[in-house]
Amino acid sequence: MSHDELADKEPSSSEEFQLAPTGSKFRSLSPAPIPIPASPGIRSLVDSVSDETVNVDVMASHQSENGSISTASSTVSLLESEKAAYEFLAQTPVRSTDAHLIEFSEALRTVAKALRQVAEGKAAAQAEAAEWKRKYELETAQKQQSKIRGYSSCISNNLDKLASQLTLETPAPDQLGCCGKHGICAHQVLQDEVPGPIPRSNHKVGGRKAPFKLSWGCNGDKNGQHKHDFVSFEKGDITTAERSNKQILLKWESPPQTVLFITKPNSSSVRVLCAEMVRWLREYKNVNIFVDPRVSKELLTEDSYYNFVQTWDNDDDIKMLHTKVDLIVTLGGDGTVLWAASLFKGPVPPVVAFALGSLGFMTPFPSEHYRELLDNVLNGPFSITLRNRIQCHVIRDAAKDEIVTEEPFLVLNEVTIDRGISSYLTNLEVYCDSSFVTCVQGDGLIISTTSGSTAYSLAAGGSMVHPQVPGILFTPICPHSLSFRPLILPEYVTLRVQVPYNSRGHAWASFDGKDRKQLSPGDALICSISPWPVPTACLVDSTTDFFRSIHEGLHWNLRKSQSFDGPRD
Ligand SMILES: NC(=O)c1ccc[n+]([C@@H]2O[C@H](COP(=O)([O-])OP(=O)(O)OC[C@H]3O[C@@H](n4cnc5c(N)ncnc54)[C@H](O)[C@@H]3O)[C@@H](O)[C@H]2O)c1
Ligand SMILES: Nc1ncnc2c1ncn2[C@@H]1O[C@H](COP(=O)(O)OP(=O)(O)OP(=O)(O)O)[C@@H](O)[C@H]1O
Repeated sequence: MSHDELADKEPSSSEEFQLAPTGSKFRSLSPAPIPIPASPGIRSLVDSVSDETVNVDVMASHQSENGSISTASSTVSLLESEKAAYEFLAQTPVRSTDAHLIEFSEALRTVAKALRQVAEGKAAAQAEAAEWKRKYELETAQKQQSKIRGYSSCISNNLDKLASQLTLETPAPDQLGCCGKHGICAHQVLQDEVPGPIPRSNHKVGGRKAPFKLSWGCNGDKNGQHKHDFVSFEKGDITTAERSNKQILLKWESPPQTVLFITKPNSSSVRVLCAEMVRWLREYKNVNIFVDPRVSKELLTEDSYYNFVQTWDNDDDIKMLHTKVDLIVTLGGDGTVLWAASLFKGPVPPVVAFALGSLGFMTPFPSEHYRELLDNVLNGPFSITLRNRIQCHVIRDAAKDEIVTEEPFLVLNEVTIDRGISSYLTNLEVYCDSSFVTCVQGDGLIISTTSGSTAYSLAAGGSMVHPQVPGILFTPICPHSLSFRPLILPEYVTLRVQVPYNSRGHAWASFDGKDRKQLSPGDALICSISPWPVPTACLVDSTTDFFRSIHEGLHWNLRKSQSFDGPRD
């Protein structure tokens, strides 16, 4: 709306009009509308005021797209307009006592005052809205977690009752020298089972999940026990009491009974090996086998012998898988491990990953020796890497008043927020807990686990980090800035990535390279470390496997050695 149009606009019959932001977003937070007297005399005088003196265009800038109050540039022009209005008043001598002129100058002062209040009110309203939104998101995330905890404690009470009955047959953990103080037992994981009807396929599986215990070896001492207090502060002096980089061992307390197979699709070598391994496990180890519906069909097409193999019918069955499966075997590459992890939105059973892909960073087990290797794992103990996952909540601006948000995604590698098909720079605001981190202007941002540090984050210039390091990687993708270096943050922080209201386009989030979700201006993504890591079995141990992967998989720092002959010191 130009100032001419504005001046042409007739005031209401009440002889007053109101100046207030017309956008809906911050309407309730904006300063109260200010009445401005209006009369026909004002109209003629406004016509005579030049563009430089009163920039009435600024009023139009309040009505940006979506009805929201817009950008900082409008704030600047608002202030300029106010200044111009005062300058105009100072320069223009009152030549007559014309009541209209006085009325006009009063109106102009009111306009100037109103413009300033709108500018100030807008900034305050935006800050307040952002703060409320952040609080709301944190509260929703906490509610979600306490809901899960609520389930667990309800089940744990029942399990406690059950456990007290079982003590007649089973020695108490302390008698066993079991985890108690020293580690984490499988039954702690079992307590998180979600209550509900027993799925149809349940009747086929006999017995209960095999309990196991975890222990932390120290400096190669595999019998060493993990102490929970890493930091001591005796006599007021803070010392590091324990080193946290312990190799974790998993020891079965009774033999595992059920194995789940997850396999790469469309590969005949994988199909053949899967059938062979399932037969061997059944005949020589007498374990129950679970496979996904596609593999079940493939096995039954091959031979009706495989009709002992169990599968699932729906998502509810998948949710209960962790209560039945002792061990997951994956046949494929890293993508298959990611796929297997994505089936488990809660606790994940240990994963034994056989390498049938091209790179196989997270698949240390050579398939040729599967008998011997599976034998070792089924007997235990074996080393595991506890790979942290990041849980990601998408918070829609449109749904910010709703308590129930979309289901969170759990990523083993990373969540990527990028510009998708948009040709504009991505514009993302990032907050870490309550601190503003930065604005990402570039192709996007990768928020990665340490396991994912060797995947997309590495390609975007991030560091490689040992998977057992507790941290979150913050890696920009093609930032349009010379000084934007990647960061590694502690694992306890919560990150919020916000698409600003004034962003030119949408952003896209993808989770371990899948499930792309569009993020509109105002939408946010909240990321924090999930309480459900993925335990992957090591071929040797976590560190040896990591170095083998970066040497063999990525040819890290491969260079011909310098020859012995030549100049010397
Ligand atoms: N420019 C890039 O490097 C790029 C681009 C997109 C996605 N990715 C990665 O691909 C992953 C999805 O994998 P996929 O197999 O489903 O897709 P895919 O089939 O496209 O394979 C991606 C490649 O990344 C490797 N990879 C996956 N996870 C890894 C890890 N933790 N460490 C080292 N290498 C790893 C895989 O072995 C594979 O070679 C995403 O999580 C992302 O990290 C990388
Ligand atoms: N059980 C499964 N069901 C559906 N898709 C799967 C399954 N397992 C793996 N995939 C998908 O198949 C693709 C290829 O799998 P994977 O990465 O394991 O094999 P690869 O590409 O041959 O190996 P590498 O990743 O080592 O190069 C991945 O995108 C993965 O998400």
